[in-house]
Amino acid sequence: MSDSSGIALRVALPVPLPREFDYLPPADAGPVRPDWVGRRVRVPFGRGEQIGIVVGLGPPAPDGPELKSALALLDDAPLLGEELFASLQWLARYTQSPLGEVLALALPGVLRAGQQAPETRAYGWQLTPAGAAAVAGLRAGSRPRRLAERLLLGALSEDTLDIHVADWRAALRALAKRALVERLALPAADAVDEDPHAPTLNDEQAAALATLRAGDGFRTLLLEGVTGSGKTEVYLQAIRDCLRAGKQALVLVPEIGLTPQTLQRFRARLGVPVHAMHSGLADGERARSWIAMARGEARVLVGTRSAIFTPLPEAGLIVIDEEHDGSYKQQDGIRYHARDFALVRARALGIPVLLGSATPALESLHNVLAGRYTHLRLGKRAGDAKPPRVRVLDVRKRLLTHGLSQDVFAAIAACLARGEQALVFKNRRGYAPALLCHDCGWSATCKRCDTPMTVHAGGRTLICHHCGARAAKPPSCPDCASLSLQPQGFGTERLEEALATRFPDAPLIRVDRETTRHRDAIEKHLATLGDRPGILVGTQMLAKGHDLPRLTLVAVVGVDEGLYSADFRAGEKLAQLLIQVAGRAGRANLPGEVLLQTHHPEHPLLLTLLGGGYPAVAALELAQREAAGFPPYEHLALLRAEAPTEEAVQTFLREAKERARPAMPDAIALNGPMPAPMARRAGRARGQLLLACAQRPMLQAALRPWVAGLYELKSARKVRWSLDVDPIDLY
Ligand SMILES: Nc1ncnc2c1ncn2[C@@H]1O[C@H](COP(=O)(O)OP(=O)(O)OP(=O)(O)O)[C@@H](O)[C@H]1O
Ligand SMILES: [Zn+2]
Repeated sequence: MSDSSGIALRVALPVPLPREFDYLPPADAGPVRPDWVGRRVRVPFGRGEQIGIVVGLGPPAPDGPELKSALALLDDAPLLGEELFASLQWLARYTQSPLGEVLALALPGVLRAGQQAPETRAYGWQLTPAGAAAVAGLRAGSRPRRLAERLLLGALSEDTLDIHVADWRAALRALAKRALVERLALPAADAVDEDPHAPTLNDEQAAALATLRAGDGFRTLLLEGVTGSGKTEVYLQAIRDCLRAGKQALVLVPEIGLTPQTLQRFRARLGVPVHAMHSGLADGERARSWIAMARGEARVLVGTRSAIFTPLPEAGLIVIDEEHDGSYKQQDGIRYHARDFALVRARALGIPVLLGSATPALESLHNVLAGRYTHLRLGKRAGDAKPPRVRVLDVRKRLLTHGLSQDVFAAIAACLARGEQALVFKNRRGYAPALLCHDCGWSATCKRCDTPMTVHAGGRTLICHHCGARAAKPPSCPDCASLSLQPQGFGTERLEEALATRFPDAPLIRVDRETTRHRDAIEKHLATLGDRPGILVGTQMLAKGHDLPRLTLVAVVGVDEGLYSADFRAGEKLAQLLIQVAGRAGRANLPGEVLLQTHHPEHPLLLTLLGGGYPAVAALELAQREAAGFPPYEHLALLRAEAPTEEAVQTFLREAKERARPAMPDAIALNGPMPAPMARRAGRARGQLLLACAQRPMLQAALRPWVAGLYELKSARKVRWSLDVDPIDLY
């Protein structure tokens, strides 16, 4: 054997087994050193190979099986810093997940696949001597000429070119072909210039910033600011502080919030390169941002959920915008919550976390009440904008045309006549949510999901929104052969049709997953409207982020569906969505109006929202959660299982429950096994077992041995199962 020291490498592999694996060191890697921990190794596993991370060193188990040798050590330094490594170990324990899978989750794809860390230096362009001499000879007014003239003043980074020179790459290629320009590696940017565009902060913003500045070390601040109140300005100043102190800042934004517009704003205002991390980037780009942060070359990273796994060796601040947003929770695989994990990391790093929202999560407000978070408030809109006026339209017994009341049509007509823009909001894409036979009551359901199929394409196609199954609309009712098949209810597609009929001359833009598959497309789509008077129809894709100065009317037409949902978070989510959508109206100098069309004007949630705004809804909902034993008062863990047959699901969940008793204390309630709210999906039966406990540590302690035992159940092999600690919904 090649290694005489008798030390084995304990390796975490991305396999769904709750343990690590021992290997002998690779033959040619030299003597084992303590700082091998945190480096990647390639190892034989089963009939293939795996990339894993060394998580420990130690003597091999005395009477264990003979160990295989690792094939190669892939890094010459630990890839994960001490803090990130420790935080990820915490995450694996907390989510009851195999460490190897959690570590793999934290690594960008190319590193997970065993490739070398990519080049991360920032590049810029400058004129060659020949180029400087040739500028005057380039065709006047051409793009290459204009670019060359800018470069005459000095080299420009690619980031700066991105911001200031449209389509610079084509012009640059023209110059490069003639060897008039050359690329150069730039030193890491750290100088922070003054920000000429910074507005003078108003009193509330200044007070919020002062509170942040007054503190030291780990702390959590909840910045609750109404829409348009200038939260982002506070982030920008706080990040500048952080940069001036020579520290790195991480900014998390929701999945649909990371638009080119957002990045542009950060880039333009911070004066240093701003790195991005989101699912739309190529693997190599993500790895570059990750490594650049790990090396301290990058100072600011703006990213979605998974950006929370970025190394922060010189951490100064973590900002989480729209902290209540559901996209911060991963809903499959390792079910982590990026906001909660951010707090764990910030504590370990000794830095502040700034959570921002117009509609904070009830958990966060509860933490404020418990004295764990500092509460900062921005109560009014920044600049000259006024809050929109909200009007409830009681449509009981009123004439609805294609689901829209006459008052809504009238308000849109008036808005267009003023030369302004209107938004009709309905959180349901497609033409209609169901297809019904008017003669016998048959309705089109997905055979694999037992749920109604959504009507699309003007009524020609049926699509299941749960499994994606498609079918043509049957020519007649399959049960009674009647020809009276009718779409029931309204989706954005049908509303678009209705509005086009009523307002044939107004430009009309629909924004939902069908019209706008890619996040960048929203803005291109919106740009076609420009400043003209017109109408937008859309789902929640339109609820956030977009600043539309001419938008003065928002009509919400799908309120009722949210009012009677069984989900314990439905009230919170509906209030958040209504406030976000309403926040789109009247953001500039024009006054805005919001219409809520409903059959339930007396519903307590609507009355509370109108009377006292989001804080009143939050108080109401918190009281209900406490009474009903839901988070944040009780802590939950949800065991989900699915399989081709219901019997397999039930057997597994029953055995899982039997293992829980009597091992777990009585203070942990076990509910189930029960069918999932969607009992079948894509042809598979689904069930669940819900654990609830008022004390988080008690629940955590009980979960660990229990989950380890679940892996050993024979019935576990017949199902796909997962545990969701702190589920955000019970589906
Ligand atoms: N102190 C200020 N003086 C003048 N204008 C300001 C000030 N602060 C912010 N603004 C402007 O007000 C608008 C809203 O600000 P900002 O985008 O920061 O608000 P926000 O609370 O982050 O918005 P959202 O509701 O989208 O989360 C922006 O156009 C911004 O430039
Ligand atoms: Zn289906």
